[in-house]
Amino acid sequence: MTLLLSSQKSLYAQFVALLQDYLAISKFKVVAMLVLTAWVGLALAPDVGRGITVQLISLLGIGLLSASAAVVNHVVDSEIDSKMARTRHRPVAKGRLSKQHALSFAVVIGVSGFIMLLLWANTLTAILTLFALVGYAFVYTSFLKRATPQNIVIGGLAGAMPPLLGWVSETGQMAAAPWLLVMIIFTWTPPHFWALAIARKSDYERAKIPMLPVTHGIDFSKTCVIAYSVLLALVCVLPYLIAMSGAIYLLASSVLNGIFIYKALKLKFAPEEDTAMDLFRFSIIHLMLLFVVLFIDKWLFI
Ligand code: HEM
Ligand SMILES: CC(C)=CCC/C(C)=C/CC/C(C)=C/COP(=O)(O)OP(=O)(O)O
Repeated sequence: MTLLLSSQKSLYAQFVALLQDYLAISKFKVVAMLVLTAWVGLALAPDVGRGITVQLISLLGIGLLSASAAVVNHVVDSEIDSKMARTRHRPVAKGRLSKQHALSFAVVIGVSGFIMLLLWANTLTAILTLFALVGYAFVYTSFLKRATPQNIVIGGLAGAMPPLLGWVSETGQMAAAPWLLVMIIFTWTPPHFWALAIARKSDYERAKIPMLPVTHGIDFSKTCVIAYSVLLALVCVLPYLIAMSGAIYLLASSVLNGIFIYKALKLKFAPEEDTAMDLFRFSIIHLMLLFVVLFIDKWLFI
């Protein structure tokens, strides 16, 4: 009896460990944030009377294609990942999951997501989301990441697409307004990533990846972080200027961007041991709150 219970327990533990590995290769937390930004894009689009179920399936489709791209990233980057302290315990890099298993998983969730978008959103959303997948999984991961320190500036467009994808899933058409939300994430990505790359420079050096702090030094990278933080603050005013968002959004985004710029300045002029990682962590809270406020401003205060 004890033997049966303990073997059931170990089976359960194995199942949980496997689930954790599949969630890890899907970059679950990043995908959750991407889906949040897609949801806000969807919520800010003109109301065309689609039901909540169809909207949720559209978001699920975007999430599944994003996760599929993340899995391909884990497969393509497994050799690089195994050289970096931050990533060497990842399931594919460590060999706990084979590349074949991971790729089959990517194909299953990718095809499912694409079909969901075709059937419950529209062809334009399905195609644009596929472009974003190719942009991240192949253009950024297989090529740009190893080729140029501007890798994440150009590659960042793929991760910035979800608000547009959410909007188009509602309307079936492109519009100028969601591009402003894309621009916000596009401008946010470099300081988000370079803060981490500054803290993890030796990792990227060891893996021979030409991230900005490796090729141009930490001091220049910190200047770029400040420049993009200021640009981000300016871009964040645009939704207010075109009356897409109101005063609540303007106030909250100004506070968030003020803190962002303060932390970027601190990183350059008065750094402490944890300042770069502190900015990286804050960038995630910043983007999450910014998009939550975009939603609140639209639905509670207009
Ligand atoms: C090319 C663009 C981007 C690059 C290079 C990048 C890079 C990174 C890296 C290296 C990490 C650390 C992952 C780890 O701890 O193992 C990270 C974490 C994170 N990123 Fe980004 N990122 C990008 C775009 C985005 C976008 C567009 C979003 C969401 C809209 C996002 C949201 C997050 C979140 C939520 C985390 C924390 C994940 C966790 O705690 O597990 N990132 N990013
Ligand atoms: C369909 C769609 C919207 C696709 C976008 C998918 C996606 C997961 C974008 C996030 C970008 C990201 C986490 C980049 C880090 O990659 P990295 O290889 O530089 O970081 P790592 O070293 O942590 O793997």
